[in-house]
Amino acid sequence: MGCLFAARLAHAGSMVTVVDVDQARLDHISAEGIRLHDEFGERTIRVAASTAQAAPSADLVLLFTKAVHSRSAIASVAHLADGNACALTLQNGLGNAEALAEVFAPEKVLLGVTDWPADLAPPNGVSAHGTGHVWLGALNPASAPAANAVVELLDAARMSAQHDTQVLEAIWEKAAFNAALNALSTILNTPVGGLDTPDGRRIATAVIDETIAVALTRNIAMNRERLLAKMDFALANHKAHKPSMLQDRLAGRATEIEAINGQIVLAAREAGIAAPVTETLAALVRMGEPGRN
Ligand SMILES: NC(=O)C1=CN([C@@H]2O[C@H](COP(=O)(O)OP(=O)(O)OC[C@H]3O[C@@H](n4cnc5c(N)ncnc54)[C@H](OP(=O)(O)O)[C@@H]3O)[C@@H](O)[C@H]2O)C=CC1
Ligand SMILES: CC(C)(CO)C(=O)C(=O)O
Repeated sequence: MGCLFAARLAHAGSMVTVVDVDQARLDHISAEGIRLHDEFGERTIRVAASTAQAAPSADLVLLFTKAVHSRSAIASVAHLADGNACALTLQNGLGNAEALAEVFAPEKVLLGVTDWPADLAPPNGVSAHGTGHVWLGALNPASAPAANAVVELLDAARMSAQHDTQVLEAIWEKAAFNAALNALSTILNTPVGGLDTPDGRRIATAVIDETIAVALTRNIAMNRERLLAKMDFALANHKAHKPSMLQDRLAGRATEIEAINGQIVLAAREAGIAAPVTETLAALVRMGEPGRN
C-alpha cells in the first residue's frame, strides 16, 4: 500500500520519500523508481527512498506497515514529529492512530480506512487490482483543515478520498469485518468462499454483533445491516480471495490479529462486557503465530 500511495502521490506532483526496513527494496526504488500497475496501465514513477533515520522532514507521514510493526515504524521516524508534519494511518485494525499520537501531537494525527487493493511485486513493483476509496478524519475535530488538505492531496492523485467526520465508525466497521472473516479464514486455512456455510455465517455474525456492542460502549454506532450486507457480498463475490491475515499466515509472518480481534477484546474488557466468540477466534489465530506454541 505504501508503494501504491507513494507512486500515485508522486505522479500527481508531490515530493515523496519511501521509507522501509528492507535496504534492497530501497536500493531498487532509488535506482529504478516504483513500477506501478493500476487502472491506467503500467508505468515507472520516480520517488526518493530512504532509511527511517535519514528520512527528510515532511508535511505528511503516511503509515502503511502491517499493524504489528506500527510502533517500531513510528519510533523510527520520531524526528519527523518535530516539524509541522501530520501523520496519517489508513491501516487495518484498531489502535494505530493512538500509537501515532504517542509520538506525533494528537492534533497532527489523521486516521481512516481505504479499500484500495494493492500487492507488492518485488523488487520495486506494486499492483492495484482495481480502484478504491479513502475515508479519513482527524483524531482531534479541531484538525479538520488538515484532514481536508490531505483529501485534496489524495484527490489530486485520483485516490477518491473524502473527509469523514464519523471516521471511527468506518474504522470499527472494517475491524468488525476483518475480525470475522480474516480470523475465520486464517483458522480454517480457506479463502473467503470456504466460510459460506451456516456455521461460518453464524460465527462471523456473532463476531460482528459483539464488535457492534463493544463499539457502542464508546458511542460509536455501527450499521449492522450494512456490515451484514458487506459480509454477504464478500461471501458471494470474493470466494477465491485469501484475506491478508491468511496471506500473512501462509507466508510465515505475524498476522494483524492483535490489532483486530485482540483490540476488540481489550475494548470489551475495558467496558466490562464479554466478546467470547471474538476472543476465541483471537486465541485460535494466536496459537498459530510464528514463535508461539
Ligand atoms: N494490501 C492491501 O490491499 C490493503 C492493506 N491494508 C492495510 O494496510 C496496511 C499495510 O498493508 P500492506 O501494504 O499490504 O503491507 P505489506 O506487508 O505489503 O507492506 C508493509 C511494508 O512495511 C515494511 N515495514 C515493516 N516494518 C517496518 C518498519 N519498522 N519501518 C518501515 N517499514 C516497515 C515491510 O517490510 P517487510 O516486508 O520487510 O516486513 C513492507 O515492505 C495493513 O494494516 C493492511 O491491513 C488496508 C487495505 C488494503
Ligand atoms: C480485502 C479484505 C476486505 C478481505 O477480508 C481485507 O481487508 C483483508 O484482506 O485484510
